[in-house]
Amino acid sequence: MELDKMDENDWKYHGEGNKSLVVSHVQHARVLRLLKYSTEDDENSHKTTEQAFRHIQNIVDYSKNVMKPLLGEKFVHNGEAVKLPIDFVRQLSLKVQRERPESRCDKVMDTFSGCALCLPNLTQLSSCCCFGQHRPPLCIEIKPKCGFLPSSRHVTKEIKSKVCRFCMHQHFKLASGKWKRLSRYCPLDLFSGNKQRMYLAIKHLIEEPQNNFKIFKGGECIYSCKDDADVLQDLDELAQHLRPYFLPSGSLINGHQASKVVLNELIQVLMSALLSSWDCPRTVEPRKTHLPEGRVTCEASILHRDLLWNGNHCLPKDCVLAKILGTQMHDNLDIEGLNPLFRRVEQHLQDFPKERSRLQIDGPYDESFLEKVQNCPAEDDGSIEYAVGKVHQYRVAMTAKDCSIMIAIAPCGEDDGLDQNLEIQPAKPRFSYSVSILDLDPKPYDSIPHQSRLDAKILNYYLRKDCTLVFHPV
Ligand SMILES: O=P(O)(O)O[C@@H]1[C@@H](OP(=O)(O)O)[C@H](OP(=O)(O)O)[C@H](O)[C@H](OP(=O)(O)O)[C@H]1OP(=O)(O)O
Ligand SMILES: Nc1ncnc2c1ncn2[C@@H]1O[C@H](COP(=O)(O)OP(=O)(O)OP(=O)(O)O)[C@@H](O)[C@H]1O
Repeated sequence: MELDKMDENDWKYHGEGNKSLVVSHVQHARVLRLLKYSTEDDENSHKTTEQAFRHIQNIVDYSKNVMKPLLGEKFVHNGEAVKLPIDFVRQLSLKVQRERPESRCDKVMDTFSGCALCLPNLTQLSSCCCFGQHRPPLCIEIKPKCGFLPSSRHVTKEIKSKVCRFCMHQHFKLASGKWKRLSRYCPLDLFSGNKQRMYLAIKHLIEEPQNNFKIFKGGECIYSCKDDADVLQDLDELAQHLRPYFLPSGSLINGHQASKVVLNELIQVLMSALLSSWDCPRTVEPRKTHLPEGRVTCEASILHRDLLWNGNHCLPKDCVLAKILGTQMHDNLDIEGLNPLFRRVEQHLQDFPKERSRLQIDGPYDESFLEKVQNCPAEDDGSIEYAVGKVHQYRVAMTAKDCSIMIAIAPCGEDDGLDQNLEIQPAKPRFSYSVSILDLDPKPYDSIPHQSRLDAKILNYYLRKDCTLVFHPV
C-alpha cells in the first residue's frame, strides 16, 4: 500500500462497531480501521495526530504482546499503525457516510488525525485455504461474549452463578430498546464443547444475529442484523446464498427442506472450525480442557436439563474457544471482587501519581505488562502489585469477552465443485478453514467503574422483572 497515493475510490465501507469504522480495499485483502468519536463531544474529543497514532500503536502492541501470547500466534493479526493523507481520509468519510447504519451514526469517523490501523482483510481467505474458481470466499463472524459463570466468593447475588451475563443482559437490552427481540443464544452452550449444545447455540445465533453473528461472501456482508430490527431474518434467502457451498449442484431438494440441509451443513462446518485443535498434529488425539464443574450451564438457556447436565463438556485444548475462554477466565474475582482492588490502585495513584507509569496503568503494553498479568500473586498480600495485577487481568478478560472470531471457510479438493462423489467420501475433508480473532483492543482502566454500574443495572433489572419466569418458546 503506497500511503502517498491513496485514492478513496479504491476503498469501500466494510463495517463498524462502537469504537471504529472499517473500510476494505476493493482489490487487495486489506482493511483500514479508523477511530470514531462521539458527535456530542466532537469539539473536544478528537485527538491530535500524535495522540491518535499513539492510541493505535497501543492497540497494535496490546494485540501483539499481550493478547497474541494468551490466545495463540495463529489466531491473532496485530496489524500496523499508519498515517494517511488527510484529504484521502476526508473524502473517504464522505464516501462511506451513506452506507453507515443509522444506529451507528451517533459517532463520526475521525477525519482529523489521519491515523488508522491497517490489517489483513480476514473475510478473505488466508493462504491455508483453497478456493474454487467460481465460488467467492465465505466467512462467518461470531462475537461469542462471556462463556462462564462467575464462581468468585465476592459475588453477592446468587443469580449470577446460575444465569449467565449475556442472558441477563438480553432483558436489559430489550427494555432499553437496543434490540426488539430476545436472542435465544447462550454463550455457555457455545463454549460447552458439547456438540448438541453448540449446534443449538449457533442455530440461535443465525435466527437472531444481533451484533453476535455475520456472514460475508466474497468480502461482502450478506447476513447480519438489519437496522430495521422489526424485520425477521430471512433464512431461506440466506440458504440460497449458501446452497452452492453445501449442496451438490445436481441436488433436487428445494424450499424449506433445502434451507434446513444447507444451514445444518453450515453449522457442522462452524463447529469443526471452532473445535479444531490448531497446535496439535491432526493425527494425535487432541488434549482436552475440562470445564469447571458446576459452572457449565446457564439456567436461562432453553436447552433441556438432561442435555445440559449429561454428556461431554470439554473443549479441545488449543481450539479457538478454549483459548478465548481461558483468557476470559483471568477475571476470577468478578467485578464485585475487583472493585476494592481498583479503589486500592486509585488511592495509591492519588498518593503517588508518578507510580502510574511504573505500574503500566495506561501501557506500554509490552512483555513486562504481560508479566504483570501472568505472574500476579495468587493470594491478596495487601500489596499494590497484587491489586494492579488483578486490574490488568480483569482488563485482559474484558477484551476476550468482547472479541470476535472470524471463520473463513472454503470447499477443498482437486475439483472443489461440490459433486455427489464428495458425499460418499466421508474420510476426505470437504472444507478447509482459517480461524482468526479480531477486536483485541485494550479496555481502558477508567472503564472499570462503568463496568461496575452496568453490572448492577443488569442484575437489578433481571431480578426486578423476575425474568427467571420468562421462558423462551422452544
Ligand atoms: O459491556 P458489554 O458487554 O455490553 O459490551 C459492549 C458491547 O456491547 P454488546 O453487549 O456486545 O452488545 C459493545 O458492542 P456494540 O457497540 O453494542 O456493538 C462494544 O463492543 C463495547 O466495547 P467498547 O466499549 O466499544 O470497547 C462493549 O463494552 P465493554 O464492556 O467490552 O467495554
Ligand atoms: N481485519 C478485519 N478483516 C475483516 N473485517 C474486519 C476486520 N476488522 C474488523 N472487521 C469488521 O468490522 C467490524 C467492526 O470492527 P471492530 O469489531 O474491530 O470494531 P469496534 O468498534 O472495535 O467494535 P466494538 O463495538 O466491539 O467496540 C467487525 O465486526 C468486522 O465485521
